[in-house]
Amino acid sequence: MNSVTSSPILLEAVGVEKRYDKFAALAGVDLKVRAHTVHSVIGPNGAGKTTLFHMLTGTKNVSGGRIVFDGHDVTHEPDHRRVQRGMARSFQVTSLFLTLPVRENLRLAAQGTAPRHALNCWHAPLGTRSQADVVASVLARLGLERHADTPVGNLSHGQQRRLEVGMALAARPKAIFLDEPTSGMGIDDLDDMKRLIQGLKDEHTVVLIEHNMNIVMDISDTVTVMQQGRVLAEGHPHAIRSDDRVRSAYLGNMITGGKAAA
Ligand SMILES: Nc1ncnc2c1ncn2[C@@H]1O[C@H](COP(=O)(O)OP(=O)(O)OP(=O)(O)O)[C@@H](O)[C@H]1O
Repeated sequence: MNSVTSSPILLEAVGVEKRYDKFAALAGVDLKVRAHTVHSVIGPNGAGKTTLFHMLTGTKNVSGGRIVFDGHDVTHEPDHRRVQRGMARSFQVTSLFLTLPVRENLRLAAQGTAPRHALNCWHAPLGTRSQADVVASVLARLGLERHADTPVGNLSHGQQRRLEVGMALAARPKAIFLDEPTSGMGIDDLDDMKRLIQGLKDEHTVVLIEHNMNIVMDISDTVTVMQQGRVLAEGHPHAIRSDDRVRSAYLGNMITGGKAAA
């Protein structure tokens, strides 16, 4: 048994549905996310990936089904309660204070006073010492130590995208949800983001929505493919890459990232 199949399930969705009037954005989704893995959710536009994230993190209510996180049924818990249980979702640049230094942004996130619901306002405040420790370790993870005192507005786009991940990390989550962390990134920044995400597995579990198939295939332990509100296929990247159903869902070679299938 490899480490992926042997690690415990941290997050499970059972028959999750989301209806908007008669339209089923999610038509009964089952998902098992194992601890300390990178689990990617992919699928064509409109497949239901973002809706599934909303259900898992509690930003919208389910119409049916069940969600269990870390042994607790969280289906009807509000998002802030799920944050308290150890879920963190990374939001885009809007959650950063552009005029404040990187360190200060992370300090506010660690303290739970940063803006918007991305951050953990319900955690007991950390002591100053351990807050500084959290900030230091997140800075190191992000590879932004040299920029700790730089105002966030002066960072490159790629550095800002990494910091968004760091803001979620500062809440010390068990699971981190990343929605297209590489969107709009130049090729030079992609490797840094890939390394960052892969490195998170030691302490966290990563649930990832990502359109860049090369990245998905490189860094995922498990890939769930969605289509029209359902799970079309799930498995190891190699198996997904050569799955005929997945290929036809993507109408061509997009799934292989332009490379021949393994
Ligand atoms: N508030 C809403 N009311 C009605 N339909 C909605 C609503 N939100 C999403 N949908 C529909 O649900 C389906 C799934 O949308 P969702 O955003 O989850 O897809 P996605 O896989 O994340 O797509 P993309 O890759 O384009 O972001 C789409 O058909 C979308 O139009």
